[in-house]
Amino acid sequence: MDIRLEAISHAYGDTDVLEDITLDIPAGRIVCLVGPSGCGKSTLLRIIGGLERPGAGRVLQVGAPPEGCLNPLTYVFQDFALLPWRTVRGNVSLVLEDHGIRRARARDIIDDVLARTKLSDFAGALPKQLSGGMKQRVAIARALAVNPAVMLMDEPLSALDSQTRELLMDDLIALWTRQPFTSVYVTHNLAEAVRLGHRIVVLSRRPGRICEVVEIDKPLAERLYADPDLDDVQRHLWELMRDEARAAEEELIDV
Ligand SMILES: Nc1ncnc2c1ncn2[C@@H]1O[C@H](COP(=O)(O)OP(=O)(O)OP(=O)(O)O)[C@@H](O)[C@H]1O
Repeated sequence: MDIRLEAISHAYGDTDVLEDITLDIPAGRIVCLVGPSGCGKSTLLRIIGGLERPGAGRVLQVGAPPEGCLNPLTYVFQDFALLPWRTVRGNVSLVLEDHGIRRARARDIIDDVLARTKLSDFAGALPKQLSGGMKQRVAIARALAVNPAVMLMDEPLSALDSQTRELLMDDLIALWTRQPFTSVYVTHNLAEAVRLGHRIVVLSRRPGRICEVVEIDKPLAERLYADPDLDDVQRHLWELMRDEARAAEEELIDV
């Protein structure tokens, strides 16, 4: 299933937040949204996920969701959002229980997503026993358990230290390479965008408009740490964003 955004605009009261966003999110691709603070990235993600109705324009779901899909759109948040009293298995199981899936069928799905996120040995652990990176892997496993058409990821690595972020990027690349998933991935971090994004959408400062859509053809599995090709793309992205980011920052200081 692809997602198509057609001329999305949105305002909160008198504040215009998004302006005329038209964008395709093709199945099996990771589309990163980058842009200065407050430019409307999370708002756009909420609009795609149906948590907010856009003031203008529409979000189209094109084609059928994948077989066995329980939720076409599912979120992965920065703060993991795990239930502390449930084990790793219990946290993943929750989303299946919501759909009445129990016993053997649930066990098969949970075993599969824990294996894919390299958590099989930690199925019985509680969140408080896990590092930040592992907690986020649980959140990703939980998202994968509903076999979503699109994972909406809102700065999923930004609560983690830089080494853990690198490790988790490697994990996401391995996960996607084994079985491609579709994601809209919001990040502030341009290094993350060039490692993970097939398509990087650069938004202007508020109201967020599309400045440029940058495609990166290099396969994810070949994108290595400190890759000079990626550095060039990252530099280009920063050149696009620098003035907007400075203006946005000065605007925030004025508030
Ligand atoms: N529910 C709301 N009501 C009113 N204003 C809101 C609401 N949600 C967001 N905003 C405002 O809309 C603008 C865009 O917010 P949003 O969180 O989408 O931006 P962002 O690009 O994700 O920001 P950041 O990069 O800082 O996380 C901001 O000025 C924010 O204060």
